[in-house]
Amino acid sequence: MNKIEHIGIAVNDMAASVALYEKLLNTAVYKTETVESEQVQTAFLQSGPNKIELLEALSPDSAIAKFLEKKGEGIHHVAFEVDDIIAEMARLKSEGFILLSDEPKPGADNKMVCFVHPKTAGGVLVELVQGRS
Ligand SMILES: CC[C@H](C(=O)O)C(=O)SCCNC(=O)CCNC(=O)[C@H](O)C(C)(C)COP(=O)(O)OP(=O)(O)OC[C@H]1O[C@@H](n2cnc3c(N)ncnc32)[C@H](O)[C@@H]1OP(=O)(O)O
Ligand SMILES: [Co+2]
Repeated sequence: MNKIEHIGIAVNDMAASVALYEKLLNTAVYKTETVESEQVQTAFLQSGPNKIELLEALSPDSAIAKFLEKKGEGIHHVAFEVDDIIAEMARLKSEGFILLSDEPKPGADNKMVCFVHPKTAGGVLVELVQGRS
């Protein structure tokens, strides 16, 4: 794990949250992207070397919709940059962590991603992120 690649934040209303975080971080959203496979709309803000990913649900079956229903708005996941997501997935599996997919899947911002079940990661939803070549 090289560094925190982004912090994912679940929001109810993307427009309102974009306005809030642009004011809070004193910077503008630099990219928005729909990730159909996750049924989410994302918006990215850069804060120094760190990335914030705002996530709005596009359907009730989206993981974000379920999270919002249960916990409301707030920090949803922590994403870590890895050099070799396949090797990292194998390492985590061998260490007893539960991965939420057998293969990496396309994520936002041109990355390949995989999630670790929060129940095996101390209550934190962890995302592995590898830049897609
Ligand atoms: C990929 C695009 C983009 C990117 O960066 O590129 C994204 O980041 S997309 C982000 C949205 N997609 C995902 O989160 C996919 C992975 N998530 C899942 O598969 C589910 O959300 C899962 C399995 C973590 C939870 O599923 P579900 O909500 O259906 O199950 P439960 O509500 O029963 O939850 C089980 C258990 O986990 C706790 N939980 C759920 N979500 C979180 C969370 N974000 N952080 C911490 N804990 C979480 C939940 O409270 C339950 O615990 P319990 O003690 O039983 O209440
Ligand atoms: Co993410």
